[in-house]
Amino acid sequence: MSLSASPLSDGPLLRTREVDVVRDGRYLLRGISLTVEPGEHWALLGANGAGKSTLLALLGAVSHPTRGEVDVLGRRLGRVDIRDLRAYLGHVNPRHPLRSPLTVREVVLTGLGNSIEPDLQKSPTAAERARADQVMDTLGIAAMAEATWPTLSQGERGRTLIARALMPSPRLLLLDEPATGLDLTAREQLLDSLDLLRHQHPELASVLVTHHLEELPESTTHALLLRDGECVAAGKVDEVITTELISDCFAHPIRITRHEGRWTARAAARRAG
Ligand SMILES: Nc1ncnc2c1ncn2[C@@H]1O[C@H](COP(=O)(O)OP(=O)(O)OP(=O)(O)O)[C@@H](O)[C@H]1O
Repeated sequence: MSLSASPLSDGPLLRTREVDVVRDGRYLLRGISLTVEPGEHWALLGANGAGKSTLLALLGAVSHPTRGEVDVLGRRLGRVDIRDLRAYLGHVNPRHPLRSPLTVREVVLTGLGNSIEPDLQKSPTAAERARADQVMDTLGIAAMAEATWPTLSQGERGRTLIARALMPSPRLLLLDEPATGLDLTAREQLLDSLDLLRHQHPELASVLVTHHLEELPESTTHALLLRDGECVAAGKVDEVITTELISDCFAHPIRITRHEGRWTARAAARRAG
């Protein structure tokens, strides 16, 4: 299943207009408008509880807004069967509920049917196996294709899940804190893999949620900053990831630097001199 063969539109991959999410009388998101075009790689940044996962759930057609419009791959949420839509999205859930000891290759192949366990009625075709080899290679996990899930490190699991999400050739990849809990090497391998993936697939778009600027791949093109469910700023990455706007977003004085494409954030000195 490839989106290029699907009837879905050629317009923006994601568009939200004035979206509110209200739960128990409380605004989790308020007035969020966002458009994601092919080839754009968005970072969704904000402090704990800012609403990042709530927004990602809308973008991944997992939940509906209370007010406003959400178009995913050109289809309006509320007017389509969201299960159909989800089949075309690569949504990487770090809490993947796998219980059986599948190999990396088997986990990657479950991405074809977007299932957790393999479809025992149907063995993968040679083309599907070749596709699995290709995505494992991109994610740098080809050498561990026969390793079983319980033996994998958190970083290896993360890259396996991204490879799995890529099996149906999605046009949009949604990543919820993919570098959380990774050691330095594993994080750098993951970010390298994402940069390579974006380079190999220039039409792919992605939205990556994080609290940490150090976890942003160099290939990030845009950012949206959330604070208490509201958008502080959204747009091109160098206009949005600035000392002023990040300090506003995290409600704390933070100094941002960008070196060789990557970002670092430090609390700004409170004392002068
Ligand atoms: N179903 C719900 N009902 C009520 N409140 C909710 C619900 N889901 C999330 N919240 C609240 O909404 C706020 C935003 O949550 P969300 O998980 O989107 O934040 P986040 O930016 O992803 O946070 P974190 O960085 O801690 O993961 C939080 O205060 C959370 O407790």
